[in-house]
Amino acid sequence: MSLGADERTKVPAGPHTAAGSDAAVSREGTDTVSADTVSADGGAGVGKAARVNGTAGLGGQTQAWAADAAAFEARLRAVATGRYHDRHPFNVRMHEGQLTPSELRRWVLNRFHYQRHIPIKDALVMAKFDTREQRRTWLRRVQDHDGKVEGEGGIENWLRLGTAVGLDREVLLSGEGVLPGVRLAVDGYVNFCRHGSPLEAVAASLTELSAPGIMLTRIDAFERHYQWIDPAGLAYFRIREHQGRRDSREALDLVLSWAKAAADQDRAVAALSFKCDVLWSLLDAVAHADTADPATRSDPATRSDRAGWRP
Ligand SMILES: O=C(O)c1cc(C(=O)O)c2c(n1)C(=O)C(=O)c1cc(C(=O)O)[nH]c1-2
Repeated sequence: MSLGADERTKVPAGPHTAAGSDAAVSREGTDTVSADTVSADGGAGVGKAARVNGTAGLGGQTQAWAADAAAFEARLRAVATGRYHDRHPFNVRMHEGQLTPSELRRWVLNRFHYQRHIPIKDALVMAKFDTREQRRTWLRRVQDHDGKVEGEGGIENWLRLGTAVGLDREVLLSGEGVLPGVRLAVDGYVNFCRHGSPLEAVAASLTELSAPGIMLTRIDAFERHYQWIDPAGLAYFRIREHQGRRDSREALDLVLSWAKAAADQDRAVAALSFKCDVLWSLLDAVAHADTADPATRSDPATRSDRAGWRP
């Protein structure tokens, strides 16, 4: 059973909080933005003085901005923590060692669908940036997943995780057995970044503020409870722990520097909230597959029909 949005949302209400109306706000966010390349302010249309009320002198202004940035960062962190998918019942069961081999295989297969779309998403985000520096950092993300040469990178490591849990590499690459709800969740994230502003696309990646923690929890859980899995298969998580820390720091710096106006801060929080929903929905689909359509019920390791992967 899933927690309702209210139960898993412990977001302190700010003066312009989007908490509690995240779905509506995130829709507003995608509707009002352009997919075009935008200026270095992230398309946020930032009015720097907009949030400074009656503060005399530059020192006072600087202090007010710093306080505002700290409050904004706290809002982002509250969403990234309070609504993160480590609280999802499927992840809780995984971490407690309760998943069957069949359930773990189903998770690995469906999460691979997410993994293979991350560099596609990042290429779309990169195309929105108009400075070399920003594109360079984002290009590194694409390379982290795709590898610079054949046989390297995060997608390759995820395929090795698949092999370690008993999945056929070819089955993973074919996309066979990916659940409809997982396809929708992943499409939702890619399209959000395709059509959103740079600010929204980068803010959505800030779930990664919580990713290093879940990587460590997962490594510990796998080593402790799922010893039938070759520990070499956990390389993806070990590498991602460091990459996620670095990537989320970079993304946070961009979002803090772009979103100075209240409306932009609200959009960033809504984008992050939407991304939490993406991760949550993906796990909902995986968790409930046993009771879903018979076509998706069986263990992907033993399925023989081939649905084919649709990008
Ligand atoms: O296993 C996880 O729990 C998890 C979560 C997230 C996340 O929080 O978005 C990412 C990843 N893994 C991951 O491996 C990854 O490459 C990644 C990229 C992104 C992103 O939004 O750009 N999130 C995540």
